[in-house]
Amino acid sequence: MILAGGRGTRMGRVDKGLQPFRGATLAAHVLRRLAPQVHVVAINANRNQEAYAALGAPVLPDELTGFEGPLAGLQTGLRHCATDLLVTAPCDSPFLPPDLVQRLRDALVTQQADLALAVTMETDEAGVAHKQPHPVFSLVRKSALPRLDAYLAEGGRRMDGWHKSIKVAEVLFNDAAAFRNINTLAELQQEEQARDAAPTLQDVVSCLSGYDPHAVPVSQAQHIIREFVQPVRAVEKVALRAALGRVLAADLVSPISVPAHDNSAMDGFAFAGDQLDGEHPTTLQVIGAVYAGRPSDLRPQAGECVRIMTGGVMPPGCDTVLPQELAAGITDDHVTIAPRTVKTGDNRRFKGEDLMEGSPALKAGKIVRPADLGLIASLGIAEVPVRRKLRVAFFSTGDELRSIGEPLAPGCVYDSNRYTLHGMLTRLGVELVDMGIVKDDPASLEAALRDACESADAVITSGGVSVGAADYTKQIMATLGDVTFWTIGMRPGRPMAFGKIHSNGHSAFLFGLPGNPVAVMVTFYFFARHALLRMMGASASDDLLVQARSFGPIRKKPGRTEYQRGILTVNADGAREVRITGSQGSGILRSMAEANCMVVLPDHQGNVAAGDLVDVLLFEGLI
Ligand SMILES: Nc1nc2c(c(=O)[nH]1)N[C@H]1C(S)=C(S)[C@@H](COP(=O)(O)OP(=O)(O)OC[C@H]3O[C@@H](n4cnc5c(N)ncnc54)[C@H](O)[C@@H]3O)O[C@H]1N2
Ligand code: MOO
Ligand SMILES: [Mg+2]
Repeated sequence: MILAGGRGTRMGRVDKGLQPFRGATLAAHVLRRLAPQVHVVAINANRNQEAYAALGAPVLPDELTGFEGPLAGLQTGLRHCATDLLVTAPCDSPFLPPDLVQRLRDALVTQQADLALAVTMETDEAGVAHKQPHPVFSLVRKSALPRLDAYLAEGGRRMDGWHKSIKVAEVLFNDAAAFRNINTLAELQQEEQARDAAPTLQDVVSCLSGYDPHAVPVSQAQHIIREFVQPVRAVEKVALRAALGRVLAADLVSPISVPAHDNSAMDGFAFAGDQLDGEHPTTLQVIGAVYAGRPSDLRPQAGECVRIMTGGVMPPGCDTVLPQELAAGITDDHVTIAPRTVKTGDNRRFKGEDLMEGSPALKAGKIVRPADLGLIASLGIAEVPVRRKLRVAFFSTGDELRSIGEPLAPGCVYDSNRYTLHGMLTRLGVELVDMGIVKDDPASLEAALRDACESADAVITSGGVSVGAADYTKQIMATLGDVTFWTIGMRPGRPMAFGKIHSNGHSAFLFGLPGNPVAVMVTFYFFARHALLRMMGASASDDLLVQARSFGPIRKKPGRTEYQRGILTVNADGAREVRITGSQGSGILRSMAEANCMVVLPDHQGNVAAGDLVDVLLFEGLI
């Protein structure tokens, strides 16, 4: 049941659910997200009931009159509910999770609870994380109705008050943004404008001279994709360790200097360097010892020094450290330094030499790597703002495809593309929506594309983008949005669809990759990967090509980019050498599995002779 019975106080008393949003109303968006998850949807509304009924769902007004709040709506819902379980969602939450009901139900059943509700982790302004319950997103057993009736009869109106009288299971959802509700008209406008600001494909290609979709150079296709896709905006705070692989959503400014004081880089003796003599030994009196992490008030004067440990704070006046093994002589209370053993300033680490207070330690857009975790920890920061995870839906198309476990009928092949895509997407760190195999039939393709579009930020398909008689994918894609079909000047991976599709007020970027298994991987690595990284909010980075000598000759036609699968080794002389892995057919996945790199032969390049230098992109590090 969609809860639309409120007064809409924060929206100026308008009927929230009926506010226009992305080509429909807010309630219509909620309905579209909820309907596939349940048997039947009803709407709880106390005004404008006809307008709600037009959405095609029964409308139930509160039993209690006088806008008594969400519990009154729940009571009505449970009274009319023909199933054992009732789920509720508010009418102003158009982004609710597509697996809301499934996950609530799993928890309700396993914990034998009366009610399961969604919670997310959120961070307050002071940076402290807390659990945020979303009680209006809950799944309740019909059997809890008598207890709700009793609570309301006693005058109770609060969700949390009622929850005390029943068994509640909490379900943690990672995507806090999915529970976002639109409270004010200004927020509503913002959401709409953000969408309107996006360029069309026509906008992007009109800036290019000589653009021809039937002959697109690789660099041009990469450019168009980069200009067209947009990063997700939602941000969430995660605990430091959980930030690994995520994209920083804001610059991290160092709240402290690291190190916080000048300190010693060596175990030895600290003193003022101006006492050193280039000709004669210097003997200093040792007035005490300084240990790392233990403050001292020692202040050596002329002729004095302190024994100091690595990391120990340099006492005032000291700027030089003699490592103890370099001392010319050490007695109980004196150290002698031979001429020219150390210079002034040696072995001193400066305050802030790693990071200075107030300076950005890490930039927004950085993908957090192990060193960054350590760096952030060194600043004492426990939580990190990151972009929300990108959701990517993917499926394979083709009547000839069979899934593992099915018998292989004559003329059929097992679907391998979904597995390579699963691997690449998992390593990229996105949320996956694996939609299986879809037949080459227009109705199934349309349903799958719409479903994918409604549940993800990006959709990746494989197959059906060439010119075959059963390649309906293209026709359907074209009807669902702003999609272009390219013949790219490359091998493998010539045909590819790219654009943005829309369905029921949702939109998603679309990558229609060619069906051949090697072409899928190559187009993913050289087009989809960059685009998805940009959508994740990551700063652009170039592919790091290295040069290697080609072991043998390679045949290559100028005028297109060729990606040959190679094995890069270091030969006996220590030089990098690359060999091509046998047949380079774009259906031969073995050539990818054997390879550890791709030899990238650019457009202008002709045949390669044995011993020529070629560019190589290593798979390791690519994802
Ligand atoms: N007349 C022309 N024919 C073809 C052209 C062309 O320019 N003119 N381009 C060729 C190139 S290059 C490619 S790549 C393919 C692309 O074809 P589609 O994207 O339409 O893909 P399909 O026809 O559906 O499949 C191609 C091939 O790959 C196998 N396949 C597909 N999906 C999977 C999967 N998930 N797992 C394993 N194997 C898969 C499929 O069985 C076909 O053998 O078009 C050329 N033809
Ligand atoms: O994309 Mo195709 O051969 O170039 O596989
Ligand atoms: Mg085809």
